[in-house]
Amino acid sequence: MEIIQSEEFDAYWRRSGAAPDCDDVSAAVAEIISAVRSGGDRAVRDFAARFDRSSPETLEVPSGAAAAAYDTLKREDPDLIAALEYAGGNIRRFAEAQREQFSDFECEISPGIITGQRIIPVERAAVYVPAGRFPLVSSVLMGVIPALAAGAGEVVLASPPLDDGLPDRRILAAAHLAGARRIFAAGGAQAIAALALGTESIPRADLIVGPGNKYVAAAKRILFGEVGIDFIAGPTDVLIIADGIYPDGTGAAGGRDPADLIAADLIAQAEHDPDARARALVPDRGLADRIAAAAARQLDSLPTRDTARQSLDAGGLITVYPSMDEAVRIANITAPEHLELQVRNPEPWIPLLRNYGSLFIGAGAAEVLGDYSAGINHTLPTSGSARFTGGLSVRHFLKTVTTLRCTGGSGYAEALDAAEVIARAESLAGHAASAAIRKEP
Ligand SMILES: NC(=O)c1ccc[n+]([C@@H]2O[C@H](COP(=O)([O-])OP(=O)(O)OC[C@H]3O[C@@H](n4cnc5c(N)ncnc54)[C@H](O)[C@@H]3O)[C@@H](O)[C@H]2O)c1
Ligand SMILES: [Zn+2]
Repeated sequence: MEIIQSEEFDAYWRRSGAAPDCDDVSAAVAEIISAVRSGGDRAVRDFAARFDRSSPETLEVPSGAAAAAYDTLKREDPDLIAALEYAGGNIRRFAEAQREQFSDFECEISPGIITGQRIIPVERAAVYVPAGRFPLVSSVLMGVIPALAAGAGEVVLASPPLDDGLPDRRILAAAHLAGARRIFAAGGAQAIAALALGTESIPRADLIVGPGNKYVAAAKRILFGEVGIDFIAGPTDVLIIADGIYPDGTGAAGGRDPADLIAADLIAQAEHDPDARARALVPDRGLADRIAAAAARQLDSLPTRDTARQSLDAGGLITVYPSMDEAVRIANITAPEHLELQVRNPEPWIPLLRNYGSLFIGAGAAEVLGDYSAGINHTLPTSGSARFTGGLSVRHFLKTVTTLRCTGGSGYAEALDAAEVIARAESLAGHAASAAIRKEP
C-alpha cells in the first residue's frame, strides 16, 4: 500500500485515475461482439472454449436444473440456503419499498392540458452473474429480486459455465430461489453480446444488468444503445474515511486497534480482483502505518492473499488528511463505489458527501453487510461513475414514460399558439400547420 499526504493526492489522481485502464480490452471485446453478431451460438461456444472452463453444447440450462440444484443444496448446505433466503427477504423488502416511490400520475398543468407519467417495467431483463474468479451467488439476488419487484415481464440470467458445462450450482440454486425464468451458461463479453443481440438459443434482452470484470464492463459500454444497461459496474472499489476513533470515543473496540478493522475492510475489497481498488483516508501518519502493518499481517493467513496483494500493490492507497473538509473534498473527487464513514460523529459530513454508490455510516455499517445481507444493492457504479449515477435499483427496470391528454379550454389554445410560433421559428412549416389546424375557426 502506498501512503501519501493529502497535498499529493491531486497529482496522484491525475496520474492513476479512478480505475485501472480498461481501454486495452476494448478492441478485443469489439471483436467478440462482432463475432457473436455474425456467428450466434457457435461464436459464444468458441469463446467459451477459449476463456471459460468448458464450452457447453447447449447454452440454455435445462429447465429443472436450477430447482434440482436448490433441492440438493438445501440438503447438503442448509445454512447457505437459509442465509440466501434471509438476504433475499431483506433485498426484496427494500426493493418493494423503492417500487412504492414510483407512481403514475396525471396533472392538469393548464386548463385543458393534462400531462401524465406512467411507470412501465421492461419486458425482458437479463442479469449477468460473474463467476470467473469467484461464484458471486449474491449477485443473483441483487439482480433478479429488484427486477421482479419492478414487475419485469421475464427475468433471465447468464453466468459462465464451469467444468460440467453449467453455471456454479450455488448460482443455479440462488436463481431458483430468486425466481429467474431462464438461465444461460455463458460468460464474459460473449454473454453480454448474446443477450444484447440475441442468438439461436439466447433471447434478445431489453436490458442487461449486473457486475462483471473489465471484459463484461467493456461489452456493456459498447452495446449500450442496442440494449439498455444499468451502468458500468466493473472492478470494485472502496474508500474508508476514518478518524481512528470508535463511536464510543475510546479509540478501540474491545481493545482492538481500529487499524485492524480498517485493514480488514480494505482487504475484503482487494481480494475481489487485482483491478479492485482499496483506499483509506486517515488523520495521521501513525494510523496509516498501523493500517498498512495490519493489512500485511492479515494477508498472511488469507486464502485469497495473492489477488489481494496484487490489488494493494497496484493501487492500495492511504491518504493522510489535515482536516475532515479535505477528506470530504478527496472523497468527492474519488467518487468511490463504496464509501465507509468510520468516524466518531458522521452526521455533519453526510450532506457534504456527494459522490458514492453506497454510504456506510459508522464503524458498524460494514460494507460486507451491503455486499450480502442488509438489503441494499451491491451492484454499484465503479470507475468514478458514482459522479453521475447510483447503484442498481428497481428504477433501472422501470421506464418513466409520459402521456398527454387535451380536453380543450384556454390552456389548450395557448399551447397551440405557442407551438405554432416556435415551429415557425424553426422553419418547420408542417409543424406549424399541424398546430394551426386544431385551432377553433
Ligand atoms: N461493481 C460492482 O457492483 C461489482 C459487484 C461484484 C463484483 N464486481 C466485479 O466483478 C468482477 C468479476 O470478475 P470475474 O473475472 O471473476 O468474473 P466475470 O464473470 O465477470 O468474468 C469471467 C469472464 O471473463 C471473460 N474473460 C476472461 N479472460 C478473458 C480474456 N483474456 N479475453 C476475453 N474474455 C476474457 C471470460 O469470458 C469469462 O467468462 C470483479 O472485477 C469484481 O470486482 C463488481
Ligand atoms: Zn465485495
